[in-house]
Amino acid sequence: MSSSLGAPRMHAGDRPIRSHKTPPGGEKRPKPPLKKVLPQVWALFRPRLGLVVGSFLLMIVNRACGLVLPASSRYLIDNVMYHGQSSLLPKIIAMVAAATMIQGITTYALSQLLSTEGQKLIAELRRKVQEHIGRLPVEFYDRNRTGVLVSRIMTDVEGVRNIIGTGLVEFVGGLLTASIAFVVLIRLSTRMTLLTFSILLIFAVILMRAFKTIRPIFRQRGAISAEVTGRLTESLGGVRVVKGYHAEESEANVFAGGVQRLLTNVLSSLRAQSMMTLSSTMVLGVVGGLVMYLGGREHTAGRLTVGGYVEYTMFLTFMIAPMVQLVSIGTQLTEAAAGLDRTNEVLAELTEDAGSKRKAELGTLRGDVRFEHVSFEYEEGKPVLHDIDFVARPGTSTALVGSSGSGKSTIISLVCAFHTAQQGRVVVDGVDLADVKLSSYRSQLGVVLQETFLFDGTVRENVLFSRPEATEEQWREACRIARVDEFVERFPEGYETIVGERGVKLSGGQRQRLSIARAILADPRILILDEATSSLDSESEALIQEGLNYLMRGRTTFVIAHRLSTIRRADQILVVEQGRIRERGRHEELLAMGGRYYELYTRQHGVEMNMFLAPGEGDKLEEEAKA
Ligand SMILES: Nc1ncnc2c1ncn2[C@@H]1O[C@H](COP(=O)(O)OP(=O)(O)OP(=O)(O)O)[C@@H](O)[C@H]1O
Repeated sequence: MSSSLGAPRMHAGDRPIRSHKTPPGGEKRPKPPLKKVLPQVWALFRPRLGLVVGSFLLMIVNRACGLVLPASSRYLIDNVMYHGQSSLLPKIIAMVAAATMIQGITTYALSQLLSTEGQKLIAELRRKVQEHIGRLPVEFYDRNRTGVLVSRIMTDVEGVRNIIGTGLVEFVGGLLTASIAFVVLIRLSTRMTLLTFSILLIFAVILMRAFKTIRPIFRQRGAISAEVTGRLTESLGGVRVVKGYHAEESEANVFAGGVQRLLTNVLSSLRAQSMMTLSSTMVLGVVGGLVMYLGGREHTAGRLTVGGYVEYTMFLTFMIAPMVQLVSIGTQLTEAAAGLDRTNEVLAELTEDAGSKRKAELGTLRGDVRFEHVSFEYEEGKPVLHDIDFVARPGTSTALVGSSGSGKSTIISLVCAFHTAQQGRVVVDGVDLADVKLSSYRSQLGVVLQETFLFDGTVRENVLFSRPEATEEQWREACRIARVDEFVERFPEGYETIVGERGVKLSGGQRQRLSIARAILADPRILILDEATSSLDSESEALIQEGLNYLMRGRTTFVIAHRLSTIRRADQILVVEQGRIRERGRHEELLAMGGRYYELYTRQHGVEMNMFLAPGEGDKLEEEAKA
């Protein structure tokens, strides 16, 4: 039995969110078409239209004020300095001061309004994507790696900051400033402007090409980073296995490989970025020289005043700066659009409850579970279950036994409605599980797995996980029944003790008791038990059995059984082999049949070796044998 039901068997992580849409991790992603992205961007804008329009107005004021300084320089030089109109000076200074102040205030207001909104949106999208991913079917998790999902939730949404945040407004602002500057420049000197402008245009084309090279590098960086982080999380989480197999070195090599790929990626983008800086410096030099040359000649010819020349150079910088900015913001915007597209791709995945079919609300269950000729396959053409047909009556226990890979966990996954059968039906209290609203069903389901899943929180939080609204009395009672109180009270901080990630600070038996307390608190109608294969000492074993006995009472229980005591107590045992039920009945009946069950039971002969034996059970059996 797998440690977690329905957990991925293969390393499916390298496969995509949607196989037909998204290529694997490091590969280049196709750019989403504009036709597709525009409605998505519009959907972001629509609810905050007022804010966006207001910001644009603010931005126009902001940019207009920014142009007062260069525009006033001509009057300062020509009128005040050359022609001694000193009465103009205070007016010029007052205008520049006022404009600068308004510019400062509007810049502040803009960044406050937009950056705040951008960050709020990121938070909102993260919540939305996480919640959505949480509601996706188990197959989705089988298909996608944890690291990739984490980056979907945390990184992909970051880009929207550039759309709603300052990015788009800056983009339009830059466009506006550059256009105004261009008009002023043409008015000052058409010849000079057309010449410099053509050089700048060539430069802009080069820049755009450079960004085109860099863009996929950035995109790849996200994918590589997700992969490396994913693997790192796995190897840190599995540190005991890593150390147990002395695999520190090979893990270090895997990580070093990932880091190297990241480095290569960063270096290649750095190179391109440096080339861009180099070429922009050179272009600025050429344009500067050209303007000096032409300006000098225009002045000598009497077509340009000194003030006009200074104004010209100032406006020129006002045109060049936004042009460079435009190209880089343009890249950010396409990045953001690609991220938004990926986010929407996840949000478009159908949740488990989606579709019109899952409508049936279940009331409190009696717990009658029937498999009616169920066949199932994970992958097309590779059937795993064939014609499974059985009834589990309310309050009874069904033990599943059989060799590894025979299909026991898959049967349990179908009971949990993690998957839906391709043929036949799984019927609970007369309702086909395929039609059931999952929340109304799963809330009545309890699972106790051999690998207990504990959060890095306190003991109390971990017990309350199954029913957060339970009263103190209720959870304490559950802990008492499951004998959690016995060991917790020995901890100095009692129930407030942090159990550590995956509960490593607790022993295996303690973890199991905690997980039983959790299930007792949940009070499920249907209980799934995956018995631990590992042996505990007989004292812990006895305590756990006691808890389980309480837990199973009155509930329909499915247990992937490894303990003889559970199997003997079961109301029915299903012997599963190669996806079919080979034998069924109670322990004595099956033994008497002398078939597969008998074989499994006696295969290892020596009572101590028996595969169904838990500590202490061997003695009982030997006594029976003697009798
Ligand atoms: N998510 C999955 N995708 C594809 N195949 C799967 C998946 N999970 C299980 N299988 C396959 O289905 C078959 C039955 O597996 P299952 O986990 O149900 O067996 P099991 O009886 O519980 O085995 P074990 O006792 O070893 O856990 C196996 O051949 C397994 O490889």
